[in-house]
Amino acid sequence: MTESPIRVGVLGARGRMGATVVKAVEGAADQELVAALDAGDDFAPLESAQVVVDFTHPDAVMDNLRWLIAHDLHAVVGTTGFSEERLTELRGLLADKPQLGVLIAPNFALGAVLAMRFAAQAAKFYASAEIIELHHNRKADAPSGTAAHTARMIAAARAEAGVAPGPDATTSEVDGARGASVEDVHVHSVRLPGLVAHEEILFGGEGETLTIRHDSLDRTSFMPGVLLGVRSVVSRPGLTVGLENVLDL
Ligand SMILES: NC(=O)C1=CN([C@@H]2O[C@H](COP(=O)(O)OP(=O)(O)OC[C@H]3O[C@@H](n4cnc5c(N)ncnc54)[C@H](OP(=O)(O)O)[C@@H]3O)[C@@H](O)[C@H]2O)C=CC1
Ligand SMILES: O=C(O)C1=N[C@H](C(=O)O)C[C@H](O)C1
Repeated sequence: MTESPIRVGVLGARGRMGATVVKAVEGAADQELVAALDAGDDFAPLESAQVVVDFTHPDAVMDNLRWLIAHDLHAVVGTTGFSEERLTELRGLLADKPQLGVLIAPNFALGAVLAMRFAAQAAKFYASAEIIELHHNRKADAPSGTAAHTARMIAAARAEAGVAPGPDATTSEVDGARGASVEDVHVHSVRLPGLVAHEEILFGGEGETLTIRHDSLDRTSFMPGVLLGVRSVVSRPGLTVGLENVLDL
């Protein structure tokens, strides 16, 4: 017996990512696009969906998720801006809806997920690590969600291995010259037209460096991960953060 396609709604459908997701869902045999909405639209058409994909704005995503959870809709979220406080609120909302799943992925590109995993593996061998993330100049947030997530993974790996951040002799600096500090990992953000989404994770040790680099050259790079997220979230109750959990890395 053939299964019915998963009914999908898209929020942020007129944006760079949302428009690409609309095309990807339309091209997926196991999914059916039932709503493609953007800022200012009435959310009522989303009620016929099973899963809603959100690529909107860090300032909008929490209100969207509150609405989706209240209406018993699974969510796949690419929008950035998730603090620990936001995640705690979502866990609380989901506790009352034990059948519902929310998947938040700072990056849906396979190579970016692998790069983060490789960085976490390397972290215990190199006390010194810095991240450079490079994006198009229409991006609202800095540092990128991916860079923040990578920094947190490095910090967690360091803590687990009992490795302290490496020495840094900087005592005098122009504001921002050493980047932002995310859990003791320096993160440098570059914004230029022409770029899409790129990340370098640099490690330094005695007489050597290790650089892990990922480049998204086109937004189609995120689509296999988004479609996989839609397929998996319906049978993954609770909050999942990071596509690595779905890929079972
Ligand atoms: N996880 C991942 O793999 C990826 C994540 N991202 C993230 O996705 C987000 C969107 O990126 P991008 O597509 O480039 O941004 P865009 O600005 O191109 O698109 C966002 C769209 O969402 C709309 N929007 C804003 N608020 C709402 C709302 N409340 N409800 C519905 N739609 C709304 C915007 O409308 P308007 O312009 O009128 O405000 C806009 O059309 C960012 O946080 C980005 O970092 C991006 C790429 C990959
Ligand atoms: O805004 C973007 O473009 C991207 N945002 C995400 C992030 O902040 O990490 C994912 C990817 O880097 C593209």
